[in-house]
Amino acid sequence: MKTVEITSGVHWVGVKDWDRKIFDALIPLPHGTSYNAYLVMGSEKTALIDTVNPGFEGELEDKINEIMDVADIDYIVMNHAEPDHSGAIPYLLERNEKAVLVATKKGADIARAYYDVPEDRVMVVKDGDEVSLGGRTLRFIEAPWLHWPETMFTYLVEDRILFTCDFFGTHLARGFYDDGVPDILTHAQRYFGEIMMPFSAMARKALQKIGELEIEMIAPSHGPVYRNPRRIIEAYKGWSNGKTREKVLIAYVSMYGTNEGMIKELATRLTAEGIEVVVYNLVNLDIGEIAKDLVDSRAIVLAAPTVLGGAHPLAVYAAYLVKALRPPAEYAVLIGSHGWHGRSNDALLEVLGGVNLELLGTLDVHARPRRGDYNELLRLTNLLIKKVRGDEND
Ligand SMILES: Cc1cc2nc3c(=O)[nH]c(=O)nc-3n(C[C@H](O)[C@H](O)[C@H](O)COP(=O)(O)O)c2cc1C
Repeated sequence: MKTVEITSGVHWVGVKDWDRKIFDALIPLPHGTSYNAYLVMGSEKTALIDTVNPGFEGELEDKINEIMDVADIDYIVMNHAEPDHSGAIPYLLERNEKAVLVATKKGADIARAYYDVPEDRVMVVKDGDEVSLGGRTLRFIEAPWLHWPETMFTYLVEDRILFTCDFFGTHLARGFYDDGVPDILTHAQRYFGEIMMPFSAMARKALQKIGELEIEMIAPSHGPVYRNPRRIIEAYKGWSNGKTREKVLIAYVSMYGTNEGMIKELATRLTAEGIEVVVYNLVNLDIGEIAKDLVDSRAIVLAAPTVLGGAHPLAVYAAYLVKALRPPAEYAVLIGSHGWHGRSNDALLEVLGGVNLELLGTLDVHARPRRGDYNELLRLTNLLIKKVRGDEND
């Protein structure tokens, strides 16, 4: 893909990484991703906003050189220091002897630590600082902890374009503008769950800050550019406020079908009652999908057998994810099983210690479910339905 001029004098010079399968050695990328970098041309100066993942430096350079000599860039703005956006900085600073790196104070510290950027090539900016490019102004907006401590946004004042790096991002190689990707909000929700959900309070602060701006376009550094910024801003407001739905996320693992039988029963009953249910077998785990559904689920059910005196390791992992991602769910149910000594629920509760979830109950099946287990499951299911619907007084 060549460069794209998103508005006169503002060029996308990023990279589409169609082939990438995994992010942060953790999150599957079923649709690849992109590393968006933008060249902003003023009448006197030029700025590059964000760069690309290591390994794509040459492609970035070629794209910049289609428009101008890379050696003539004046500012390299680093909205975020994570290597997928800043990995090309050392390469660019070698190719260009005059450009300075623009970053927050924390960003500058991180750039020095990761990339040995010399002191005299860093320009530290703080909230509200502006840099004139000639007829165009870059304004820097500190937006820390989205999702590292140093993050900021850059606002192109005259064109009303907000460059937000990871915030509002999607892991999509396909599509260039949001209006060309009908299911963009699903991908954005997945990305929010994976990356931003643990920092929802900081996301709310950032949204409040940018609420004062006129925004015509949002240009994140992963995925499509938003020409309709309202829709994604409203979606982010809901997600970061922890707005949940009448929805239950069920994650289970089952070696010989005991837990599977229980959660099938549970899921069928919930569905028949009109409650939205998503069921994940942890054996085929795509944690991005779970993260997406954790964003708006009101309750979580984990089901797992006892293995080697604890819970099945995949369920331990799922419980750890719930703890780490800090979803807004209010209720939990744990289902377990054992052959001779039940331990799985206790082991999961240990992992979930400190998580703000009301435990509606646990069920522990010995070997295979019997009438008493099904009765208890029904009782728990009915309680879950009431809680998820908010029928507290029934
Ligand atoms: C590899 C393996 C390890 C197990 N370890 C334990 C254990 O430590 N304690 C126990 O009570 N049962 C243990 N079990 C028995 C299972 O917990 C029991 O069969 C359970 O009902 C399986 O539920 P599932 O079919 O949903 O996986 C083990 C089973 C297997 C296959």
